[in-house]
Amino acid sequence: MNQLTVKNLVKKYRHTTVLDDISFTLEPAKIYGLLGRNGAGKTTLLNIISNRLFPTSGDVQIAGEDVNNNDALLSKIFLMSEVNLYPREMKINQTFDLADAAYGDFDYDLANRLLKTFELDGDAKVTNLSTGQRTASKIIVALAVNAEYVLLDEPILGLDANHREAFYQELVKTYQEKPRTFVLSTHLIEEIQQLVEHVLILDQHKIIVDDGLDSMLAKAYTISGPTKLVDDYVAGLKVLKTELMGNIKTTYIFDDLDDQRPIPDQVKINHYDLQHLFIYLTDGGEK
Ligand SMILES: Nc1ncnc2c1ncn2[C@@H]1O[C@H](COP(=O)(O)OP(=O)(O)OP(=O)(O)O)[C@@H](O)[C@H]1O
Repeated sequence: MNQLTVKNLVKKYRHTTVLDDISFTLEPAKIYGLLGRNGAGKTTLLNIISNRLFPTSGDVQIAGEDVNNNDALLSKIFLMSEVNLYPREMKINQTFDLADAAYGDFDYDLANRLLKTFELDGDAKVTNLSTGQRTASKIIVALAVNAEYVLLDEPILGLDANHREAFYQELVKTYQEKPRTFVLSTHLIEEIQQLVEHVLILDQHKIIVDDGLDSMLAKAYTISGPTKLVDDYVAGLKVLKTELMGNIKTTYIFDDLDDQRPIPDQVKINHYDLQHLFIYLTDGGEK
């Protein structure tokens, strides 16, 4: 398997720049979280990677070759999106056949098992499904399709908590059995924190974070205690947010701490989670 490289992508609609010189690499067999606020450009980016949309400039490459109009390379990339691309009369089972025809080697055993997991009838017409059921039917295709890069745009839209849990479990299971790359674009950050290995954050039309989850979270500290002591301790560190309660100050840091510096007794250091890190990095903090 080869890397997928996004190189200097720019997407403009008239005078609005939606993606501004985006570059990153997707490694084979890794689970990525693509995060960004509403309108950040996530869907646009995934549509360009899967050749559903053309960039204004820049390109997407696999093994150094442009995927644009290259059928062999495009057959390595699958996009599950909100848009319903199936004809009105199509049954769930027929969407499996379509994926098999386009990508080959569709995993019918997995798909049939997942129909039971998600309590769906394979003979049901896609247009007659509820929002959550339609999402589930698309998830089945995305997990059973034979593609090296599976891009999931809002894959949990309308799914109830039980089915979301089932999706996460099945994703991990199929990933362990047959490692390939998944990109999960979602707003349910708390729920995917356990799944993703690498995080891409799109903000203000640019990638502002491209990092392993563990290395990101290792830099996410809260430092709290008496204001003066906290101020002294965080001097020179990247502070994303500050909260004050009486004389007790809590700062949210995104930085490496200096191991050599003594920590005053009254100062407490803890970690915080991906969801809060995302919020503070993308406007909820003190830019
Ligand atoms: N065809 C279009 N013409 C003009 N502007 C567009 C078009 N498609 C998308 N945009 C704009 O591009 C920006 C990015 O949209 P996009 O759908 O990629 O965001 P997103 O990150 O997926 O958002 P969300 O989380 O809300 O789904 C938005 O400001 C949107 O209004």
